Amino acid sequence: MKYDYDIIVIGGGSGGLVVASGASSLGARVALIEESDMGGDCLNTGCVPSKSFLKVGHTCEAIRNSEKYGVKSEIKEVDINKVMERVNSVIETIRPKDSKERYEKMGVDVLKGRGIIEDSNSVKVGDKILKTKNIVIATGSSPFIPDIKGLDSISYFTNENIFKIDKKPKHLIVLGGGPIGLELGQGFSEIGSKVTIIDRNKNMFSKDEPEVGNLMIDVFKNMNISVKLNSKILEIEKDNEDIKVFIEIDGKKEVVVGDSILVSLGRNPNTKNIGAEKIGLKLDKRGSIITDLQMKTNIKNIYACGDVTGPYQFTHMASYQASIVIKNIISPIKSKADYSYVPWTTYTKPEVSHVGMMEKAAKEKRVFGKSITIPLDEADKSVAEGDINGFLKLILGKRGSVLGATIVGEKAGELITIASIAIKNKMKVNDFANII
Ligand SMILES: Cc1cc2nc3c(=O)[nH]c(=O)nc-3n(C[C@H](O)[C@H](O)[C@H](O)COP(=O)(O)OP(=O)(O)OC[C@H]3O[C@@H](n4cnc5c(N)ncnc54)[C@H](O)[C@@H]3O)c2cc1C
Ligand SMILES: NC(=O)c1ccc[n+]([C@@H]2O[C@H](COP(=O)([O-])OP(=O)(O)OC[C@H]3O[C@@H](n4cnc5c(N)ncnc54)[C@H](O)[C@@H]3O)[C@@H](O)[C@H]2O)c1
Repeated sequence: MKYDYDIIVIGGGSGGLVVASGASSLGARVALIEESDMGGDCLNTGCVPSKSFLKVGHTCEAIRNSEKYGVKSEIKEVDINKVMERVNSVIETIRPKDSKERYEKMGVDVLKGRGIIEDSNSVKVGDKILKTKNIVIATGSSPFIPDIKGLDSISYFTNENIFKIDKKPKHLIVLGGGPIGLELGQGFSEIGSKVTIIDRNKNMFSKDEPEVGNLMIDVFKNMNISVKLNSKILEIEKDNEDIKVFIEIDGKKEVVVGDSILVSLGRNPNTKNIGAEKIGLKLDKRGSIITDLQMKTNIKNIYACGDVTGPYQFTHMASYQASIVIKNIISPIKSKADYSYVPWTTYTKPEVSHVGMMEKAAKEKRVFGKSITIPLDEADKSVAEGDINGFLKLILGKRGSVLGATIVGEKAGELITIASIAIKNKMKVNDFANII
């Protein structure tokens, strides 16, 4: 068969862009199909706007706390329009890096439209059908909107429209205390909104070590953020300007009244209307594409990477998986993804970062030696800077090798890299003692 392309990539977000640029630089003929803005969630509605927004919130908090350093200061006003203007100007500053023009200069054919797989060697875009040796699905994920009574009759925010907000919420009710809800909930509180976060889990930061949630409950409480854990969301009702969220905690009913709602209850993989059923693509029960460690689907020349594949929905994971896809399509030597040291950071203040095994998992796998916890108030530099809310927890194997690490504190997201390197290289904790 004569093919138009070696690879057609569907989706121009963090995963798809890496596949397209990497494969094209290695000489493959690549087409990239994107139906919306190039850059996907990370650039347009995810990491970039959320981190730009958090910078504002954390700055406000620093000003509010400045008196403890002997500096009297006052926030006169937070102009939400100016805040979002800056957030959006950051997106525009970065946009050229992910642009159609840049990718075309790299030799990638960038096609605007929805990519629909017709069969394992054909993708339809608009009225064209393109023939290809390989297909890479990198269609990402979208906010999961559950069937909560009354939710569909109110207007609410998700990550897709919150960065266009033109009025500071008086009381923002955040449904879901995962990374999106916690980061944005704290950010809005820092800029002066009252915030209530509602989650069904018993602890905050449920994917991290339990000590993290215990500490962060106090951090959020001290910021006057109301966190309602163990909560079942029953119903939502609009009453003039008020939005009422009826919840149940430990069998008791409560109502939270606010003026705005942010829905951050998880993500749906974008696998609807891409031709998955037609070609018999295997999906799990949440609709994520099932791949093996080579990022291959059940159809031998169709690969997938990024949020659409499920559990680790991070930009760095999308690009890591994309690099595995490129190697497996282009090189005769096959490469497998290794999920034993996936780092993640939630950019609250303090930041919460983790890599590798948790204590519970290490014990279950019978590889646990011991754990070491160092509170930040024992670190002189943290004391000097007044950032003592946090700790370092290391999980060590029976012979002292580093299996996992959790850091809560300033720049935890940067510091965790050291632990990632230690785990990847099977370093022992004593190896650190020998480094100047
Ligand atoms: C608010 C928020 C904050 C976040 N913060 C962080 C963070 O700090 N750090 C971090 O690592 N991760 C963060 N993430 C997660 C990160 O954004 C995602 O993991 C990452 O964007 C996934 O990349 P992807 O390529 O899989 O999907 P996406 O970036 O979603 O890209 C998929 C692309 O495919 C396109 N598409 C879908 N279907 C089709 C089709 N049929 N045809 C053509 N195009 C199609 C979409 O339009 C989209 O552009 C955040 C996410 C959110 C929502
Ligand atoms: N800093 C980062 O790296 C970062 C930041 C934001 C988002 N992300 C990525 O985006 C993904 C999605 O984030 P998210 O926060 O929307 O999803 P999530 O799945 O991580 O968290 C959703 C939260 O909502 C709660 N929940 C779900 N249904 C509920 C219900 N019916 N009632 C009460 N609570 C309910 C869950 O218990 C959970 O705590 C994250 O998992 C992460 O991979 C990463």
